[in-house]
Amino acid sequence: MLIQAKGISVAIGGRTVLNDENVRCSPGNMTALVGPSGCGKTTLLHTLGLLLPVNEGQILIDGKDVTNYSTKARRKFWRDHAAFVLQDYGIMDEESVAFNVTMKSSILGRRMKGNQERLSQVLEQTGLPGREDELAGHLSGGEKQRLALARAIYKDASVLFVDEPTASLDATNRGKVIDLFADFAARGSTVIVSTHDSEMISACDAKHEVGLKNSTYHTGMREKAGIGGAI
Ligand SMILES: Nc1ncnc2c1ncn2[C@@H]1O[C@H](COP(=O)(O)OP(=O)(O)OP(=O)(O)O)[C@@H](O)[C@H]1O
Repeated sequence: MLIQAKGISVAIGGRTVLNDENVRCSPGNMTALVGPSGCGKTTLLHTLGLLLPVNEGQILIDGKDVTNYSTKARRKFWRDHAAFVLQDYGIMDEESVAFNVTMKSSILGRRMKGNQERLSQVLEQTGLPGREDELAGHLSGGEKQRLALARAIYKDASVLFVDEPTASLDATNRGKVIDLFADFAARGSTVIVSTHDSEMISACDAKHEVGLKNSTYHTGMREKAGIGGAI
């Protein structure tokens, strides 16, 4: 899905956080939202994910203006097309790792209704192999972050909204997570990442400097032949 912001302004608590922001996040690409602390990366990510309203401008999905989508329509977008890995991770501490990934319960030891094979695969990919039955509340901060990534990957959504995905990870897991997102984009999803991590940024196809005009560039290790400069 193509996700675009056109001339959006967002004010929070009476203060303008985003002003006339323009960005285009294409399917099959991983787009980094970058800039100094407080420039509005998280705010832009939330706005593109229809979690926050805009004061001016438009949000478009595949060219359709969704700026004034009803709550019901936004919920449908989140349920059917989007996955989020946000800063609070959204982990349910009282539930198992398996439930947090698949959102399907196991009843008194019966087999899970979710896809077991896929569950094992994503836990392996996110460095949590064999941890299905553990209580999520017992995981460390970095493990919870990887659990949130596992959930997003399990869902196989068309659009992935990710806030600082490598913040609590060690070098090995960081490399793994970056590769996972790159694979996700390579399979055709739209991946939008707010990040300060230079390794993550250089793995992205496009980089958007939040708060600066005309500042989306194709970039990085995955740069495709023939694409370069501002878009
Ligand atoms: N709920 C809120 N209430 C008040 N101000 C807010 C709120 N959310 C964000 N802001 C303000 O909006 C500005 C941008 O915040 P945002 O979190 O989008 O920045 P960021 O670029 O993601 O920062 P960082 O890199 O530090 O995570 C900040 O000055 C912040 O204080």
